[in-house]
Amino acid sequence: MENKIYTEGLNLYYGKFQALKGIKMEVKKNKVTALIGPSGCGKSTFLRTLNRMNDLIEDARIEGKIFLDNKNIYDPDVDVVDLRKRVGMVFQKPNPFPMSIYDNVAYGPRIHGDRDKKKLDEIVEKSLRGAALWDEVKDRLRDSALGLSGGQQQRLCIARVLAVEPEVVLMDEPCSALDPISTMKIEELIEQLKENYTIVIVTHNMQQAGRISDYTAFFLTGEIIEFGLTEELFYNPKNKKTEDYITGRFG
Ligand SMILES: Nc1ncnc2c1ncn2[C@@H]1O[C@H](COP(=O)(O)OP(=O)(O)OP(=O)(O)O)[C@@H](O)[C@H]1O
Repeated sequence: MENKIYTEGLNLYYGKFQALKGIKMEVKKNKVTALIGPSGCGKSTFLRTLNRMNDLIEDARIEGKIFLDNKNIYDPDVDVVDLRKRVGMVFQKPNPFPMSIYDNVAYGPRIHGDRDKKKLDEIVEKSLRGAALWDEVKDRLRDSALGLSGGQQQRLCIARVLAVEPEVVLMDEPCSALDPISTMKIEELIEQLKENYTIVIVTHNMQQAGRISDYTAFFLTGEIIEFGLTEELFYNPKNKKTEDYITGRFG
């Protein structure tokens, strides 16, 4: 199985505080990898290193390497805008722009230079279909995105990411603000998306990790305690701390 991403000796500091310690991790192509662990263990921090979102945090400093298709994304010659196009991100709370549904999806392609109306129409439809939202919004593309339900807004945010044709989609607790039905729709969508994309998802919900992921990494105080096939990690954990966490003894 091909590695899409792997990391070597990754450390991250916020000022003097070390939030990630020697992370060694593989992300397999066209699979879903879940990051689990108690609050504050570094899941989101690690996720953000994968498209250099931590660059935006003033006192964050990183050591080590992250390879995307065998190229270190922290090399000085890497174009961060291009990297974030290849590695898209969906956040915890749906954050559509205060503009129409259509313009939300067309936003990324327009920024990257697509101006042709017909081409944009095609991208918008394809992305909304890809995010399983097209049928619900096709008759109101010009309406404000803010009028959609929370679950629809989150699928719109996924469509917005898909519109720039990423290779990897990072998701930081994408269902935590959603009701169970909207959550189920996003989970089904993730299942479909992995045919074309590599997905890394932070989740607080271990049942969710069990349902949707192929691989799981268990984080504790900035370190990866265990990484492996989700089934093995859940049913046959090798580390006592993993077992304690998944059986609910702490966290
Ligand atoms: N910008 C920052 N400056 C300083 N410390 C930070 C910053 N962001 C996160 N931290 C700290 O780094 C540690 C890891 O945080 P992170 O958000 O990655 O954890 P997490 O596992 O995603 O937690 P949660 O599930 O609660 O979101 C925490 O102790 C957090 O307080």
